[in-house]
Amino acid sequence: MSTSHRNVLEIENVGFSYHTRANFGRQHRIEALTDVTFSLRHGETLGVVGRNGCGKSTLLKLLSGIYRPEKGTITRHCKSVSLLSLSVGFDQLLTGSQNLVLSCMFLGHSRRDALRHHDEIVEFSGLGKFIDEPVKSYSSGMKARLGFAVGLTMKVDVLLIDEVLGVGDESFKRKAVNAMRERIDSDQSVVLVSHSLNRLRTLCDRVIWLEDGAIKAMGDPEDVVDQYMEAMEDSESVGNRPAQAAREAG
Ligand SMILES: Nc1ncnc2c1ncn2[C@@H]1O[C@H](COP(=O)(O)OP(=O)(O)OP(=O)(O)O)[C@@H](O)[C@H]1O
Repeated sequence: MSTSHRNVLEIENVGFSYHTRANFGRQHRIEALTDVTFSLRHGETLGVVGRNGCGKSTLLKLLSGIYRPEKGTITRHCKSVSLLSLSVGFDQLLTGSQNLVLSCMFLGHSRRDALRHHDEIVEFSGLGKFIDEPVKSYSSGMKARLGFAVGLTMKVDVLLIDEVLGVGDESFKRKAVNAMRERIDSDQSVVLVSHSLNRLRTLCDRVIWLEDGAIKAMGDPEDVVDQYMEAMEDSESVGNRPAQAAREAG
């Protein structure tokens, strides 16, 4: 974990809402993030914790560029940001192999470079002959394996990981955790969303606790995880969220 003082991502006063159509076509606005400010340093592993629906996945989608902030700014001082998540965006009609190449190119690598790493990625994914089948025939676990293999084999400046360690069977999980640890021990910059408090404590340099779309605490992993655990013990359940109800108004 060799953290430097150079920022690779700067997030300033970022806000984001979802707009959905409720009954009779009325617009329903869900404020997923409000006034979020932090930065990711080069080489740092930054954990994100928070209860279901607090905005963790939305934050990663904003950091990866899939969504644009509604308010505030995200500045990237880097070339490639890769989001490893359970719902990776593959072209359903193309084969795993074709998607592999496209994903590498999407991360800024040349086609030649993608082809050079092709077999290594297939080996990591453990997909075997399924790599030549269309992705529409894949289970969600198989898609996640492919996305994870691309993201961990190809070099990227920032790796965003969304609960992906929970995916697959035990042997793939072990392989994935080991590959991730290797990355973390190198100078890879990582944002890790996890419900595993132990992983956040042991793998991260800093942790952010998100509550109702805002940063409740940020800093030393032990301190932040302890505060979060105390709050979880005090509250009853996911349903006990008056602030969320207020944010969903009109
Ligand atoms: N596509 C969407 N359309 C409408 N609302 C959404 C959408 N995705 C997320 N939300 C809402 O935005 C808020 C934040 O959701 P998000 O998925 O970012 O939370 P999360 O912390 O990642 O949750 P979890 O831990 O369950 O994965 C929630 O209130 C959720 O219901």
